[in-house]
Amino acid sequence: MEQIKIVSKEPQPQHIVAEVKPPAPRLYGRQKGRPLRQRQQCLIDEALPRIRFPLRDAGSPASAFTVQPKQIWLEVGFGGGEHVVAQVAAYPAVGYIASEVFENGLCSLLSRLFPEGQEATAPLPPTLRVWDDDARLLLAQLPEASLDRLFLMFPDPWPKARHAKRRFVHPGNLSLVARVLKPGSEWRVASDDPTYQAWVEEVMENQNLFEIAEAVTIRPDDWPPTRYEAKAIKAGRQPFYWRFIRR
Ligand SMILES: C[S@@+](CC[C@H](N)C(=O)[O-])C[C@H]1O[C@@H](n2cnc3c(N)ncnc32)[C@H](O)[C@@H]1O
Repeated sequence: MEQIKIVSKEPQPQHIVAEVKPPAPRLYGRQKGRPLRQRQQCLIDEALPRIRFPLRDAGSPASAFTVQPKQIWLEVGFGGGEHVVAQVAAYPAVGYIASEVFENGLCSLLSRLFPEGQEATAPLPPTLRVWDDDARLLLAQLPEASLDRLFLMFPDPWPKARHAKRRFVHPGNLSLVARVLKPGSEWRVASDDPTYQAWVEEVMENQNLFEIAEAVTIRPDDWPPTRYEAKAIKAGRQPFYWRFIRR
């Protein structure tokens, strides 16, 4: 198996081990938005460290959960967290790793998990852990064939051609994703951006790690809605939904 080497000069978040370096280029935009309110800051300071997926468990991801999961799923860029919360509620036997780099997105998910009036020290959901960093750093650390499903819901489209290398669905990222997915497992991708849609089609038609199992314009019933999807539909854009199966 080819070794994945990710190197950049960016400073290291403290919970990343020294030999894991953030990849270049960055796939994401801003990490911080409007200043946090007191409650949000409390969630970041007190709840996030408790629910954070510990990098020490990357080699054996099932150990990160308080119950032994039957499967492990990972979501890249959960935004407001509505898809995470719906999936975790619907599939209690699945260990779910939810990743997001944007602080306001993290706060949004944490606020759903620890609503106002509930202490940030309240018991954790046993099957949910949060990776608050670039999902690719974790993907590079997980064992081969350790995930049963991956979600990429409405990724940042980076529509300008000169930014194409920042798109998550990219020939350069496919082996990173394929390595951690079990044969026969599913990678779900949704996008409302016409440039990204055409790009996904092109990238996925020109690879042999995944089979294109489904490409539809009506969201399948077991795909919970997301905030970006709602915005896209309201703005008159037509989302596409793909299921790719790891060969
Ligand atoms: C357009 S938003 C979509 C959010 C959500 N999935 C939805 O459908 O509402 C894309 C999100 O992906 C996050 N993101 C982008 N690259 C990422 C990465 N490499 N690792 C983790 N999160 C990432 C961004 O911060 C952003 O919140």
